[in-house]
Amino acid sequence: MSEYKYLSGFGSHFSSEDERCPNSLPIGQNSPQICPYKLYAEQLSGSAFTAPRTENQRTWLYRRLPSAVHQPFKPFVGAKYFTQNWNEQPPNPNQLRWKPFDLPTERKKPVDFVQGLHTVCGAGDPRVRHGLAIHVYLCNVSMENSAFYNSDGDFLIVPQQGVLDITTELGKMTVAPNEICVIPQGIRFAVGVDSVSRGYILEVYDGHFCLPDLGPIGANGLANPRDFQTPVAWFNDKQVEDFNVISKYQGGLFVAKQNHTVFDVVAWHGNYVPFKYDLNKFMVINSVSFDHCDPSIFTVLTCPSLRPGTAIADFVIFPPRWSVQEHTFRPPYYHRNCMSEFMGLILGRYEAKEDGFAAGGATLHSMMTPHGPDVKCFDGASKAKLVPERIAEGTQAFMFETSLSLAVTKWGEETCQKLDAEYYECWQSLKDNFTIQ
Ligand SMILES: O=C(O)Cc1cc(O)ccc1O
Ligand SMILES: [Fe+2]
Repeated sequence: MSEYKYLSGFGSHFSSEDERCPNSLPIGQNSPQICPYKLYAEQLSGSAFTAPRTENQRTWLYRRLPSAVHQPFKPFVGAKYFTQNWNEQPPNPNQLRWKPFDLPTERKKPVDFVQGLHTVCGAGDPRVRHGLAIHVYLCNVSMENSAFYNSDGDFLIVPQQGVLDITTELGKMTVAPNEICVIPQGIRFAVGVDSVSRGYILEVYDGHFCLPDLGPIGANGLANPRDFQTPVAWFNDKQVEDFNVISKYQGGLFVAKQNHTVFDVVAWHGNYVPFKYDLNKFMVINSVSFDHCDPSIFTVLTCPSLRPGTAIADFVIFPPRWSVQEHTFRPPYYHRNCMSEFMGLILGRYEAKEDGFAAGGATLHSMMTPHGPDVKCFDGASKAKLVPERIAEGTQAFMFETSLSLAVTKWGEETCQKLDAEYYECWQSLKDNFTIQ
């Protein structure tokens, strides 16, 4: 796969021109009477026109044809398990664990990224711009002469297996396991794959992802802004006669035909952009004295709600790090949370679960559902010699933590056949060790 160029920074106001077309970006104004190279100017707004400056996001695209040039949308029937119906199943407050979701390994049955979208759980309604969905993608071929865009919200994509080669209207990026990317609402993209691929998607209907505040940490740390990478302008110069644009709109999928590609943007400028981030670059903060910090210290990106400090969803990782706390039970504590916790595993093993939670699988600990270390982890960590220790080496677990209460889909609970009915057993042999001297 090719090495692409990127622009670095988070939330920056970027400018980019395809290198084949110098001076294609208008200077000093957005809508010249005639644009350079006779391109069309098109604004893509990612926030209300009147949003405060700190939240205002838009990008100006200079393209060969406006996006409006397409045939009417018709229902798209290619993604059977992509849903926004949260009433398929009765509520299930149990601790849930999924074995790795099945990959479409049969070559004779090609499945591309859009066809391979499977919804696991979610809440809310894109019509009122409030809620989220968690999907997995399971695919084995590249999207051809088609592009997808989400009218309902942003996609945060977490590849677990297979490198994604993503073409967006703003340019190209590769996203490998242990990297993530965000494709904001409305931006068209096509996913290429080089092998059978699996990953997780957090879709948020409210607002956009931003970096968490750092408070007393200071001006640096966690995910540093300069490590975020945005594609440079690139357009497809090949003639395309037959192109499908697939839109997710109000929870449904629709397809429109057009006789030109959506990847015809020669130059663009703005701050409403797709980006990627390498999780290896995360600067980990933790306790160097005692006790286990709350996992919010590992927040890479957050989608804030209007309630201070309470996220619609946080994207949290559990990266390799030193563990040095004294007189402390070092693994995650037992707890019940007013937030819902969906976890996935990109590589390796998760520290709180010695067995059963495998890469490509998932867990869901719903609102107030008790959980924590399994027996093996508890016993080991209670006896461990508390020397400085590297933990989670070669591992990357992550969590989508949300203030919403998630419903599991029929695919998630039944059709995928990956729910591990024995999960609850991992706590059953914990002993009552209470002693009165
Ligand atoms: O449940 C989990 O494994 C996630 C988690 C990790 C941690 O370090 C503290 C709290 C928490 O919910
Ligand atoms: Fe938890």
